[in-house]
Amino acid sequence: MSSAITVAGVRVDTRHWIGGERVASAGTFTDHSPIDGGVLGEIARGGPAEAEAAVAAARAAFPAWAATPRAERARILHAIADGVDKRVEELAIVETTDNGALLRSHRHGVMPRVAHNFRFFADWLLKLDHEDFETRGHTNHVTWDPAGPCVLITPWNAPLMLATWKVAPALAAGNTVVLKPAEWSPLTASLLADIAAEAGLPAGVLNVVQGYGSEIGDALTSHPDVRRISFTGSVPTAKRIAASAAANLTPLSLELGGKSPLLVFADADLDLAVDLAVEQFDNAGQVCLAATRILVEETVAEEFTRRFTEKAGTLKQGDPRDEATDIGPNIHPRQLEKIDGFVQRAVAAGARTVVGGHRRDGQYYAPTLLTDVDQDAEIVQEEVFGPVLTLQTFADEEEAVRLANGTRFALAATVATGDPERAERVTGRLVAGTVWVNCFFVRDLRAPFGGSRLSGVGREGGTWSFDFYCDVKNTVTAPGGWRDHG
Ligand SMILES: NC(=O)C1=CN([C@@H]2O[C@H](COP(=O)(O)OP(=O)(O)OC[C@H]3O[C@@H](n4cnc5c(N)ncnc54)[C@H](O)[C@@H]3O)[C@@H](O)[C@H]2O)C=CC1
Ligand SMILES: O=C(O)/C=C/C=C(\O)C(=O)O
Repeated sequence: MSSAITVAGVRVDTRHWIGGERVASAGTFTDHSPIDGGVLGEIARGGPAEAEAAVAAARAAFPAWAATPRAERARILHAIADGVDKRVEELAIVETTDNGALLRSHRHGVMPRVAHNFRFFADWLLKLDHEDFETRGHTNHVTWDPAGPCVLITPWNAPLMLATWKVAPALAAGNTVVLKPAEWSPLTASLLADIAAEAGLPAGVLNVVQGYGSEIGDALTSHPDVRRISFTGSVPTAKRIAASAAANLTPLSLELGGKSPLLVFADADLDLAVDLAVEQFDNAGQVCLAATRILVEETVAEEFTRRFTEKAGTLKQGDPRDEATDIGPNIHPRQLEKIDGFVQRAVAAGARTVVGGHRRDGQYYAPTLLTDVDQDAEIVQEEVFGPVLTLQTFADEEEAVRLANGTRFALAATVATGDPERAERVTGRLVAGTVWVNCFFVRDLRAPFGGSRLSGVGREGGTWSFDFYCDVKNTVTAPGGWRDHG
């Protein structure tokens, strides 16, 4: 196996990064570009031995990193952010080539956010309260102590963005990390290892292992030296990871799927509501937050559908490197099969196709809107993770809330209404980790991010991330201080 490939002019090491060294595996797997299905290269295919080596490296590096003063940890995280900023163009083109998401959004939105993730958690660390308070003259001193080696398992839909949501707070907290990126988009994690090393992150503090989840995953998640596991991905994989982590009761953070609603009331600005609905095709529908169930008050449903169809018809689908493209390919032929399977089964069950409903050449799926679907239909209940929306109508607020809350997921919800009192009533009744009113995807790292029900366990962002990645400790000292008590 060669140790590196060149992707759009950028050299990417295809080996693991363990203990500050590049490490090969006997086997490899092939990485393809969703843009044209072309082979990008052979990537190291890790298994239990590589998992063991990476956890051992993380364990060995932990005491020194945990003891590194916060200000110094923060300084190194800022240096990583500087490295990301310097390489935005390279990271953007490699990510787009590897996972098919739009180059313009990687350039202008995602990669700057990656840098921000490091800066934000570095700064937040320095602001974390170390509370002192008294109990009958005794002093309580609360500290946020590093927990130990963390295993971070991340998906392909926003690879570096979602990985650094976990890597940055875990490192800031004083933990060491084993990152396992998704096998469908392994490349930017390798570039991150280079950037972190250049920024002065000590060897073994960040380790990156490559491979199929089914081959390397269990050895990572059942390892007794691992103190935290954070996962973003599908519900079936989350259940498997939770079962594996149960052996050591390793604390878990799970950010899983969604089937979020967009509620459009008759009093809404209909053009805004249509814009919000069409926005759900972003990243070819491969966004956990996507409001894939459009719920429209029946008095405006016809007009909404007409305007939606018109607007969806203007979307340009094609090569994600082209600045004019709105929708790129889906990640993998298997994902495309899965998407089309959902659509064809829905149509066979009686759904009507308003827009799209079919594949295009290559790995592209036409943006699709299906209507005449029942609440208990598979297409309404299950996450498709492709550019497929459903439209249902409701008669009144009561029915809107019932439909909105009527799936096993509860990640996000969006409400379009012109009535502030209605907004307050409805948002109060929605079950979701994030609710937007007359807007979508307004994100802030200070806010909690995560879902309820099958959408996940725990929250990421701000202090919530440190709650997870730290062993929070309360030290109670007797009156007069510890010196007086031997
Ligand atoms: N919530 C989200 O952001 C995401 C949701 N999904 C959902 O998942 C569906 C399937 O996509 P997949 O790529 O198959 O997701 P997945 O959940 O299998 O993959 C996510 C990550 O988990 C790893 N993994 C797989 N099996 C593992 C195991 N036994 N132990 C440890 N790690 C393991 C994978 O290697 C990858 O890094 C999508 O159609 C979508 O519905 C997928 C990606 C992201
Ligand atoms: O970009 C964000 O703020 C959140 C993105 C989350 C996903 O796309 C996901 O987990 O699928």
